[in-house]
Amino acid sequence: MRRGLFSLSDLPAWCVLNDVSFIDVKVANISGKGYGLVAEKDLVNGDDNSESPILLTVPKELVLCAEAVEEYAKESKNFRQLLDAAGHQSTRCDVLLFLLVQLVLSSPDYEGGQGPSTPWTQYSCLLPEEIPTPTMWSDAELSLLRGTSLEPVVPAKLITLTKEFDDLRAKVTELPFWNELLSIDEAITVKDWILLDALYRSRSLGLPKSGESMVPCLDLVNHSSQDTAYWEENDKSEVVLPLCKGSKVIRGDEITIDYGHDKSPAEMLFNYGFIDLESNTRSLALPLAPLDDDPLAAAKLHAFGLPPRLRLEEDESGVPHWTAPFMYLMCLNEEDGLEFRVLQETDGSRHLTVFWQGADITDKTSTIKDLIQDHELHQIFELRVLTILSNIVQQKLEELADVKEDLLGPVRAERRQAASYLRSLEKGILEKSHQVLNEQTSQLLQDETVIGYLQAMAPDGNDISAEAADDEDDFS
Ligand SMILES: C[S@@+](CC[C@H](N)C(=O)[O-])C[C@H]1O[C@@H](n2cnc3c(N)ncnc32)[C@H](O)[C@@H]1O
Repeated sequence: MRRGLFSLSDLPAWCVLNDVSFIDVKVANISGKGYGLVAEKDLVNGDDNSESPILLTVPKELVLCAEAVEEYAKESKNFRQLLDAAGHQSTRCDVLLFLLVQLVLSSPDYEGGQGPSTPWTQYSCLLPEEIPTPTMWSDAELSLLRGTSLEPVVPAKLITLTKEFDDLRAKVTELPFWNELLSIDEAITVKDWILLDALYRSRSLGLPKSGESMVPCLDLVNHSSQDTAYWEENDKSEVVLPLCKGSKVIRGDEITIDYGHDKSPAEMLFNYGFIDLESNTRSLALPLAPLDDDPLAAAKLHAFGLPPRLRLEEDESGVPHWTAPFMYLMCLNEEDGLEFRVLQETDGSRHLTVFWQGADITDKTSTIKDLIQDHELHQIFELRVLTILSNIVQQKLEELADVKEDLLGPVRAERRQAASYLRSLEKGILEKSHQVLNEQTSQLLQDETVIGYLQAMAPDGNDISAEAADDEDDFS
């Protein structure tokens, strides 16, 4: 379906009609970033926040959040039917359905009769058609991510998006207008759904009062870790953009906000389609899976509840630290004192419960590291964790080293640059982490409790500490 037209020159009139105020700033094209906000005069805020000029005000009625979607469903029968058939799963999904309707209502191919338009009908046409998030990369561009932490993430996301779109098509077969668009004419395809998802991911934010939301015009502000402005909801629930404390902006300079200083480079690339080269955040996350031969694998995953991950992060001095709460669950077994029991309630429902040394820790599985600290063998548990972690990191480094550049087609220069930056940054973090993990393992192997335990476990007469240092896998 063709997109409607709404250009930057139409924005001032739209703002007047919808009570949006840009104050001493304007929207302009910013090289390499799409649209952005630029100061129309020199702007200053003191270190004591004395001036605190507001650069943008967006009324509450324009904020696209769960409540706004519900309000629109009251006004539009067509949208109500779509929402009831395919929505009510998450705010994200409902907002995507709302945006889908706006794309239809604003299209020159739309013949009318499907409910009222909204300020978002026009505004949605200003949003980019091409977003640099990897879910919109070509196959050749995706091959650039081989070996990085995003390699498995992007195909998994694309599978989820395709499934969501197939489900949507299946759920609207009874709604003739939508069935025709999605299944008979195929005027809307999975590509549109992928675009809507990318728009939502790169432009939504969590407002304290309205929750997960998209805010028109605020979503035209680009990111910088040297941000000069920030957003907030004021007491009238308007969304405003004040200048940061102590900020000075010269006329013509871009106004920026911080999209999240603790987001890893991979998260930035995945959510927004670029990596901030000036950011100091050096971290990466890898998925974890239980050990292949673990009979408790399924129970452990169920009890943990979240997708297990290993997070590696360098601190300000460049020293890597790791967090992987699932690793402790992964490395403990029944003989250590870990137990799973199925509890039957009086109403017949059944729950999986987890016990450590006889105590119920069902709600504390993510803090099991702390719970095992007092155990006489906690250094042995720690050694198992370090050994497995070290293997995971080493395997990831080998995968990175094995990557060969056999490009399947043309790639855009900025995407190649972003992927190559991600790869070298993640390689650096993995190498440093591997070294630190090995040092921590060596230290543990010199611990008296560990040596005593290993000797007790060893076949008669073997020098177990030397063997242990040679063959760390034995402890896992
Ligand atoms: C919330 S929108 C900002 C407005 C956007 N530039 C536009 O044209 O509509 C976020 C998107 O802007 C771009 N962007 C924001 N900050 C950027 C930066 N520092 N470098 C490169 N692109 C940036 C990315 O494409 C990102 O997905």
